[in-house]
Amino acid sequence: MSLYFGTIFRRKSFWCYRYLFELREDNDACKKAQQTGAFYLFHDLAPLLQASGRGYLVPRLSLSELEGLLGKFGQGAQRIEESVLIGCSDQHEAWFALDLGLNSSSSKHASLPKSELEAELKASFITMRKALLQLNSMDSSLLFTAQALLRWHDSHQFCSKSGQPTIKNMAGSKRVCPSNKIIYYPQMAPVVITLLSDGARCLLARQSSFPKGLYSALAGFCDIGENVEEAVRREVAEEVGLDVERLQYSASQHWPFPNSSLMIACHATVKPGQTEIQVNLRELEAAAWFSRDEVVTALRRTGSTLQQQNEAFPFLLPPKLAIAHQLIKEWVEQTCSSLTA
Ligand SMILES: NC(=O)C1=CN([C@@H]2O[C@H](COP(=O)(O)OP(=O)(O)OC[C@H]3O[C@@H](n4cnc5c(N)ncnc54)[C@H](OP(=O)(O)O)[C@@H]3O)[C@@H](O)[C@H]2O)C=CC1
Ligand SMILES: [Mg+2]
Repeated sequence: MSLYFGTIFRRKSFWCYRYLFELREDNDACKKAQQTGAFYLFHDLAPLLQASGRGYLVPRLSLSELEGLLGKFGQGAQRIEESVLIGCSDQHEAWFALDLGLNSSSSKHASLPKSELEAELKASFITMRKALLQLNSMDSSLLFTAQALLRWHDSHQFCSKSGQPTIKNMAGSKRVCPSNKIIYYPQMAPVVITLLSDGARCLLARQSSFPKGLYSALAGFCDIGENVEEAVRREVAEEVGLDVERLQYSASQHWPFPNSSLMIACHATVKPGQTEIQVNLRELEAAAWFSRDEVVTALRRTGSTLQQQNEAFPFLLPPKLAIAHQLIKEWVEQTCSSLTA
């Protein structure tokens, strides 16, 4: 078993994209790639991680190590066919993810005992929410992708038209209904996330489900038929009763919670003189304008490890891996440069 120190995910090269395309299209090539590939393990959608100092390392198994592990638990190599392709290195080492703990009604394979697996692998299956505060951005991108794909396969085992079991291709990039040939592809829900500013302050909000004291940018699922601009205007109006004036796209992020979302992050401004917030209490617990100084203080306290809220620091910001954090940081930098310009 080998461990990676945060270098597994970076911008892919042209060759890497082409190689992944081939593996998705060609079941035989994908099966062959497993022989020299690396496998990331999950148990009921929780990734296998190994504690190291204050963080985590991500263990990977070779095909022979995985076969040996499955053998110890009385399972054959057939189980490996449930794995999904999640990426590759520039040297064409293909990376796969396999969940040994899912217990689907249609699965041919039983869930393996978590604690016994952990003892055998000398590592732990940690929930993604917990791991989020510890992982670096490279590892988290790969594990987010893996978890999203594994979850999608687990919940799309049957054709919604014929009711028949669907069949996964080797890479796991689609499932097909054998009776009517309908092809199902993994899906993401588009979500807009907006940092609203009145020039001097930014608007942050919290839901009752957030950790105590945590405030974030306004977010919401796009309605069917909407474009990004319409979704931003609607969400801002629905949640805080304000009109968006200017809108600027910033960046995007794949986010695994609650299922699989494509977060589309924007900066927006309100119309001058129209800053009175009307919180929609069916959606939010609270929303308020925060000054640059308040945000800068809160940003300084946002580490990659768990934050503690206390009286001196009345509010907390999302962790560094969340795109909300990047939006807030960008706003601070922009207001700083406009102050010094
Ligand atoms: N990465 C980041 O930085 C951040 C990510 N987020 C993510 O953004 C997502 C959206 O934010 P949120 O404010 O909750 O969204 P919304 O404001 O859209 O409110 C959520 C509600 O929308 C309804 N809804 C509509 N479409 C969907 C769908 N496709 N999936 C689930 N619910 C849907 C549900 O209502 P009902 O149950 O009544 O049907 C749900 O409770 C969250 O899941 C959160 O994880 C949020 C902030 C920061
Ligand atoms: Mg919302």
